Amino acid sequence: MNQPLIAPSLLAADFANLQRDVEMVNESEADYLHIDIMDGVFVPNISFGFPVLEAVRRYCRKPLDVHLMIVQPERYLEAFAEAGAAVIHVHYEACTHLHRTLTRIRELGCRAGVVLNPHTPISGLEDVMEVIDVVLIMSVNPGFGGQSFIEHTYRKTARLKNMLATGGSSAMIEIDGGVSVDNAARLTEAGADILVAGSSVFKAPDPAVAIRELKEGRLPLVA
Ligand SMILES: O=C(CO)[C@H](O)[C@H](O)COP(=O)(O)O
Ligand SMILES: [Fe+2]
Repeated sequence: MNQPLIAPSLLAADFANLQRDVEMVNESEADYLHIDIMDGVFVPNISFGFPVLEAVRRYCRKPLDVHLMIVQPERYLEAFAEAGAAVIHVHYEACTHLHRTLTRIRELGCRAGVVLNPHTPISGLEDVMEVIDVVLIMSVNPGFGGQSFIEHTYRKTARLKNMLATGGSSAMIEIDGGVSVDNAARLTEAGADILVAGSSVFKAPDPAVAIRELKEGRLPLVA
């Protein structure tokens, strides 16, 4: 089994110590820094916007994996590319012209990610596969960190892996929400390539160790 790439989610960082937490990510075995942008319309929460993203970018040496939980994300693609996003994820549910939006993300020099809410079937991606670099499966309902992992994600991941292989797509599979050492190994086994982890990293006694354990798929100790 390949080791997954790990994307700690800034949403769970200490916002009064952002530079310290970004430095921790720099020094760790993390592969990306995941950035959650919430607009209070697409999701019932507001996170942060460009000033914070630009400040983080100044210190962060990992590629930025930007998750847009906003309506009409096509209006802001240039701005997020300019702000340093390596990957831009747009929600399937927020895009009227998904093919056009994903194509535009690639034209801007970023990797194109599409996000599926827990209720959204994978079948809607069949006709846009050729313009997708990453499919991000939400394993919680988007809008908040620290929620419980939804169990159907294992089956959904395995089905998506199969659909991508059948369609000849090399898109990666990313999982976001409630990821911890309790489910990391099983998600990787099901076909996940990238794991986003907020609370299980930043609330851990040693976040860098938590990142390593997610990567290694260490099974939780049974009490
Ligand atoms: O997109 C998100 C929420 O909408 C976050 O990336 C996700 O919730 C990560 O936080 P945690 O690991 O604490 O669940
Ligand atoms: Fe996210």
